[in-house]
Order: sequence, then C-alpha cells, then structure tokens
Amino acid sequence: MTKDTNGRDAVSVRDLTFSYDGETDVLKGISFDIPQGSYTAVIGHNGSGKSTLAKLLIGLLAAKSGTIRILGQELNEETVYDIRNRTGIVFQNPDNQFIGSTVADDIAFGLENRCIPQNEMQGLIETAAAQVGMTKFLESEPTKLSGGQKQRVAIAGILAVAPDIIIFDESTSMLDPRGKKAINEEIRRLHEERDITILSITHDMEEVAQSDNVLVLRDGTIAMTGTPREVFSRERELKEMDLDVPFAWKITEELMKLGLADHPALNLEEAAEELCR
Ligand SMILES: Nc1ncnc2c1ncn2[C@@H]1O[C@H](COP(=O)(O)OP(=O)(O)OP(=O)(O)O)[C@@H](O)[C@H]1O
Repeated sequence: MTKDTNGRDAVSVRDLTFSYDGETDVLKGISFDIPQGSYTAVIGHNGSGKSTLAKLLIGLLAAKSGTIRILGQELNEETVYDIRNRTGIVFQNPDNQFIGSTVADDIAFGLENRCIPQNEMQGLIETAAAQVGMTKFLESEPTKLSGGQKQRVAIAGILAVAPDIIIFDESTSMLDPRGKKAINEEIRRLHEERDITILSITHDMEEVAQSDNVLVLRDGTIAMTGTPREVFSRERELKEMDLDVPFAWKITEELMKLGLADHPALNLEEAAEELCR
C-alpha cells in the first residue's frame, strides 16, 4: 500500500482466518496493513468476505486464528471497547443502527457515549446533519425515513464523533447518484482535513478511483493490493472476479484505441484532460 502519512499503521492484520460454521473458512489467513490517515477501498465479488472482515476489525466477530492490531493495540476482549471508541462503522442496512427517537437524538447517541459536553453537542449534531443534507429532518423519526435518508443519518452519526478510523460497509448503496457523489465528497474532505483513516467496502468503482489504496478480496483471500491505477490496470483479472473499472477508464481505453488518448483516466476530469492534450 502506498500512502503513509506518519509511518504508522491504523490497521495491521496477520494470518487472519475466520469461519462461521467451524468448517469452511470464509477468510483464509489474510495479512495486510492500512497506513494511518489513508483512504482504502475494499472490493471483491459477492461473498468474498468483505463484511465479515469489517465485523472482525471492530470485534463483532472473533477470529479463528491470526491477529488484528488497531492503532497499535491488539484486538482482544480487554481492548475491544477502547478500540470501538476509536473506530466507527456504518453498515449497509441502517435499520439495525437506529437508537434515537428523532434524527437529532440518534446523531447525539454516539456523542453521549463519548462524553461530549452538552454545550458542544448541538453544534456537532447540526454540522453533521448539514454534511449529509439532513438538516430539515432533525426532528423526524428515523424509522419513517427512506432507505437513502436512513443511510445519511447513520453516516451523520459517525461524522459527528469523527473517530480515528471509519469503516463504511456499502454505506451509500441506497443513495441516489447525486447524493452518493455529495456524501463521498464530504467523506473525502473530512478524511483530508482531520486525517481520519477510511476503510470503505464498496462496489462503486467511481468511489474506488478516489481512494489511496485498494484491497481486492477473492474467496476469502487477498487477490490484489495497490493504488486504484495499479488495480484497474489489471482489468482482465478484475473481470474474472466479476469486478469492473470506472466509466472514465473504459471511455479513455476506447479513445486510446483510436489514438485520441495516451493513458486511461480514473475520473471524468482526467478523461477531459486526456482529450484536450
Ligand atoms: N451470518 C452468517 N452465517 C453463515 N455464513 C455467513 C454469514 N454471513 C456471511 N456468511 C458467508 O460468508 C461468506 C462471506 O460473506 P460476506 O458477507 O463477508 O461477503 P461480502 O464480500 O461482504 O459479500 P457482498 O458483496 O455480497 O456484501 C459468504 O459465503 C456468506 O454466505
């Protein structure tokens, strides 16, 4: 993995194996490091083990063998609560995450758990709601929101507490394209400004293109790691795993065949630059 802001790893996994039934290993002895302050996208075909990995990283599941270190601490029964205080996760299905009776209460929950003083709380709640475009829903009941709105609230809850590491497990999958783009930009901005380590499990290749590092899982093993450009360059192998490349990459590859571009582009801005050369 490439970007390393301070030489320390936020996540360090060694020989991690996990099985739900004690027989079939869903993760098969994987090892990897995620540098502190980096943005890592985790991709892989359905059932490759991405969500299982996320649950192991916050101690919701216990490894069969191997070790997980988060921010230098080995994850075990003694450290799990401390690690959860420093690590936030947003799941794909927000219904399982609501605690408060209003959106504002729900966002407040994580802040209360972290003993944030009452006089600071209101401002943090309002900022987080604005970041995900949910200001006018602060007094609404979370259960009455749409799937995408619920995902926004779940993300706001994590943004408000701004933990050292945030894991997104397909957390924007229900958002419309504009909402997805806006929230991805907000997450990217927060990551850059506050140096938060982001681990994002996603099927959205446009989001993968904006990450620093990519981890590709295949049948419980690590098939590839590298920058988005390195990973997308192995398009044939990605296709064998039912994975795709970004739209801009495909377009510029076609333009290259016509002699109209020199390099495949990660996003539309890069594609336009290729065309204007
Ligand atoms: N609670 C469970 N009990 C038993 N097996 C499970 C459970 N959850 C997941 N599995 C199995 O573990 C494997 C990995 O599942 P996981 O949800 O981690 O995959 P994923 O990569 O996140 O998939 P997707 O892209 O579809 O979300 C799959 O074979 C799945 O059937």
